[in-house]
Amino acid sequence: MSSQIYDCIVIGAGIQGSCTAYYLAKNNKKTLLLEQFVLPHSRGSSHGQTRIIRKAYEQDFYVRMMEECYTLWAELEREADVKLYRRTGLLLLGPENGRGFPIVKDTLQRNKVPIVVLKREEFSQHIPNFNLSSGDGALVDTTAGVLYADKALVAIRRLFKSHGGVIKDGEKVIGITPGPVVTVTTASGAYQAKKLVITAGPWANTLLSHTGLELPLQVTKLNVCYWQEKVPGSYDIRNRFPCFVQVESLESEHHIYGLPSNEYPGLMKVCYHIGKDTDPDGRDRQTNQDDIEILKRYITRCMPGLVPVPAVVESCLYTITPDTDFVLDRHPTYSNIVIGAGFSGHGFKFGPVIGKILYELSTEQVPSHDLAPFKISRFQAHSKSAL
Ligand SMILES: Cc1cc2nc3c(=O)[nH]c(=O)nc-3n(C[C@H](O)[C@H](O)[C@H](O)COP(=O)(O)OP(=O)(O)OC[C@H]3O[C@@H](n4cnc5c(N)ncnc54)[C@H](O)[C@@H]3O)c2cc1C
Ligand SMILES: O=C(O)[C@@H]1CCCC=N1
Repeated sequence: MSSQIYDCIVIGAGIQGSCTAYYLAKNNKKTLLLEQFVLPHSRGSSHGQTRIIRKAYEQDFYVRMMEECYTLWAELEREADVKLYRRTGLLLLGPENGRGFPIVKDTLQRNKVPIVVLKREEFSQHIPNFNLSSGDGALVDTTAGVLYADKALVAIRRLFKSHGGVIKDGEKVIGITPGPVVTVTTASGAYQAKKLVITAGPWANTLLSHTGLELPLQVTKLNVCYWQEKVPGSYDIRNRFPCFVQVESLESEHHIYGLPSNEYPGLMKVCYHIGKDTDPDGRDRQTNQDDIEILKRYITRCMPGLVPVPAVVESCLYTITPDTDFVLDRHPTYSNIVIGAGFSGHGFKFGPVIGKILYELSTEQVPSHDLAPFKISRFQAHSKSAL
């Protein structure tokens, strides 16, 4: 056992753990970040080159968190001297009389987020190569854009180390012994800290089982699909093609979303928000492609400038709560253990604000946002405590 007692150990170096560790170290806390895989890796939820950043949400609390988060991303860009965000706007599409589109529109307007509402007759002039479905409304959240995810992870971990933080990768945590000083065991050793933050993504419940807690989390595998432009440049970021989210469609009641051609030349990323249940360690055995069939039909109908067969298919994991809101809370039994989990396929953009909140929780400060929507107690009927 190492004789050093850290102020805090963070388990999991995805976007949430890396951001939490960064804010701890920046605020002079002796911090150890443990990661089971050798970094960088592509086995969790944070890998890949791009993610959407947007304020377009149904709930005011997410809009308020994003207001601060844009500032935090800009501070990170400055400190790391790396460009992590590119503004593209986000095209939001959905039935005018549906469940999702009017709510997001109202929320954006109520929160005075700058948007442009596109009339049907002017739609194709602004958004070429896209068919607006009959009955659908369209608006652009002009604050939205693309985050360079892999670059962000590298930059944040580098900043963490520059503030004195220690990363040990390739060290899987196999035991947690709670107490006023928590002991965390890996195959290579044991470490102690006054505080522990668990940000283990799809493995959250495996880690929490060492503390007698189980959260209602569902892990799913998503096919990340890239589609070839028929005419090069038609959906290109350099030609100002936006990100998009289709909230309901003829093909599905669930989101279909896309990012302009950028990371792979001539390929636009278009994905379906619903995957199939998986075991995070057995994901390669889960080969369901129902999502790809839905995407093929949508692309044929709405994006005729793309070849409706995916040119590249990668994979990624979601960890979903029953209400798709995050878990940001202290452990119900051990108040020096803080949990960030269940980011439900939309957590990357919030990385810096979540890192700041988990840092605040683990240093007993008043959190800078209302955490009522993220409390473990909301799952009372679901979560199992063996204690
Ligand atoms: C296809 C796809 C598209 C997405 N698109 C968007 C988007 O456009 N915008 C957006 O905001 N969000 C998006 N998301 C969601 C976002 O990427 C996730 O919410 C976010 O990455 C979750 O981060 P995390 O740190 O919680 O999990 P992870 O990145 O999985 O990190 C958890 C880490 O913990 C480590 N770990 C687990 N167990 C142990 C252990 N025992 N010991 C040590 N380490 C351990 C894991 O190896 C992993 O590195 C998308 C997700 C996917 C999959
Ligand atoms: O979080 C995001 O912006 C993306 C797009 C919508 C569905 C989930 N992830």
